[in-house]
Parts: sequence; C-alpha cells; structure tokens
Amino acid sequence: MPSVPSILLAGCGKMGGALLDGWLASPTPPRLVVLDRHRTGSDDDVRIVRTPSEIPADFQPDIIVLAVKPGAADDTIAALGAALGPRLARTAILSVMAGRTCASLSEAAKKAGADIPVLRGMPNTPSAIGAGISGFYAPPAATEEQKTVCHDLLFAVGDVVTLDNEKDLSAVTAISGSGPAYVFLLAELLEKAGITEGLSPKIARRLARGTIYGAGRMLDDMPENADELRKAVTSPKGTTAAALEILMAPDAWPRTVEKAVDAATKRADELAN
Ligand SMILES: NC(=O)C1=CN([C@@H]2O[C@H](COP(=O)(O)OP(=O)(O)OC[C@H]3O[C@@H](n4cnc5c(N)ncnc54)[C@H](O)[C@@H]3O)[C@@H](O)[C@H]2O)C=CC1
Ligand SMILES: O=C(O)[C@@H]1CCC=N1
Repeated sequence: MPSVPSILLAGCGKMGGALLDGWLASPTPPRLVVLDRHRTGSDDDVRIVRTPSEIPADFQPDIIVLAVKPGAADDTIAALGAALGPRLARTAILSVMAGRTCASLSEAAKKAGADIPVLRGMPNTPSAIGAGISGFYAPPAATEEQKTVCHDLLFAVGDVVTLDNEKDLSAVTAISGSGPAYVFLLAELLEKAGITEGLSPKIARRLARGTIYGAGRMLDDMPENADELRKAVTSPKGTTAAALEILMAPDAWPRTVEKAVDAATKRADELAN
C-alpha cells in the first residue's frame, strides 16, 4: 500500500462528512474520492461523485469507508461491486455503521464478487474537529497493513480504542458513538433551565456551553477521577449538593443513564444483520 492511502468514502452525511472534515484538516490527508448521491461539487483535495459509475476508472481504493445507513449497506456494496469490478477485490472495507457485523458485510461483498475483509470503526461526530474517539475492531482476515491504515484513518480524527471482541462495538456505539448527543441534550436542558430561572437566552446558552466545554477540558487535562472533580465542586449543604440530591437519586440519573445506554446497546445489536 502507498504511504498516502487511497480512500473511497461511501456515504458523506453527518458521520461521513465529519470524518471528511477531520481528514482534510489533518496534516497528511488521504487521497480521497467521496461517493454520496446527495452531495455535489469538487475541490482540489477531494473528488465528489454521486454514483459509483462516476468513480474515476484509474482510482484503486485501498480502503472503502462505508458510512451509509446500516440498511443501505448491501445495496451500496452491490453497486460498488458492479462499478469497480475487479478493483473491489483489491480493497478492504472499513464500516463505521452501527450494528452491521463484519460477517454480514463480508457476505454482501462476496455477493458483489469480492472476498475481502471488513474492519469496523465506531467514530463520533467530534471527529470533524479532530476531537473524536473511536472504537476499532479488525477481524483476523485483515492484513496488518489494512489494520494500520484503518486505525490511522480513525486516529487522524481523534483517539482510538482497539477492541479484541467485535461484540463490544455495540456498547461503544452506545457510549461514545451516540454519546455526543447526550452531552448536547445536557447543553439544551441547562440552557432552558437557565432561561426558566430568568436569564436571557443568550447568557443561558453561553453559560451552558462554556460549562460543558470547561468540564470536558478538565476531564481531559486533569488526573483526578470524574467523581473527585464532582466532589470538588460540591460544598457541604451548598448549591451543588442541592442539585445533586435530585440528579443522583437512584431513579434519576444513575438509573436513567444506565437504561439509556442499555437501550442504545440493544438497538445496535438489533441493527447487526
Ligand atoms: N451520526 C453519527 O453521529 C454517527 C453515525 N454513525 C454511522 O454512520 C452511518 C451514517 O450515519 P449518518 O451520517 O448519521 O447518516 P446520514 O443519513 O447523514 O448519511 C448517510 C449518507 O449516505 C448517503 N447514501 C445513502 N445511500 C447511498 C448510496 N447508495 N450511494 C451513495 N450515497 C448514499 C446519503 O446521501 C447520506 O448523505 C450510519 O450507519 C451510522 O450508524 C456512526 C457513528 C456516529
Ligand atoms: O444513532 C445512530 O444509530 C448512530 C450510531 C451512533 C450515533 N449515531
């Protein structure tokens, strides 16, 4: 494989688009062709096509990053097989889709005429600004080179946790794949609560966002555990204690977060095939 890999990004919506933004901002972006039926335009860094038949005839992808919805994967792989012909057999797939297993996607590739490995990543949208975190799983069928290139594609947009068991990707999806949405919800709710308490929407928004940003940076920068950082904010009989008494009641956040993550993990399992 060349030192700058050639990547076909199939699906450039919210997640594919976040990866694309992160790659283009990274010091050594891959050679890229983007396939998305709803995206148009082209620039110096990336060729964008709407159908597989428009993929340049001399473009041999080292890796196809599959970022369509799980239900669209089989059709997309079939269409790629028809357009790429023997080139499909000289590539590997990195799926960033929730649920879909390596085995089910390898089967789809076989139907499209290529017996190729499928690796899986589960990134998240902060990848767009280089602040993503991804789970990564490579099956035994993948070559060391394919593992390295796929790992590095994810590492170019943030941190990467390599997994020994594919099954763990469902929990990863529930924690970090979906996780930014939970934090954005907290931002929305804090902002609304601030407005309810009489702050202007502008000030409530600034306070909510600034707080989540600052707390996130502390989690990243400081050695203390999250509970220690929490306790450092909580004066006995003070304001934080009054709020946490409500949030930390067993049926409040502890149970709610556990139930939410369990629901997301189960949904990822349901999307498997
Ligand atoms: N949105 C997120 O935060 C995350 C999403 N994912 C996974 O990423 C995948 C994509 O999710 P989103 O980006 O949110 O969805 P999306 O709907 O924003 O993007 C999907 C894109 O695929 C394109 N597409 C669909 N079928 C196509 C075809 N046959 N040929 C060409 N383009 C086609 C659509 O035009 C669309 O732009 C899903 O499988 C999801 O599980 C993974 C981690 C996080
Ligand atoms: O909601 C979903 O299914 C996708 C996977 C992780 C984040 N978004």
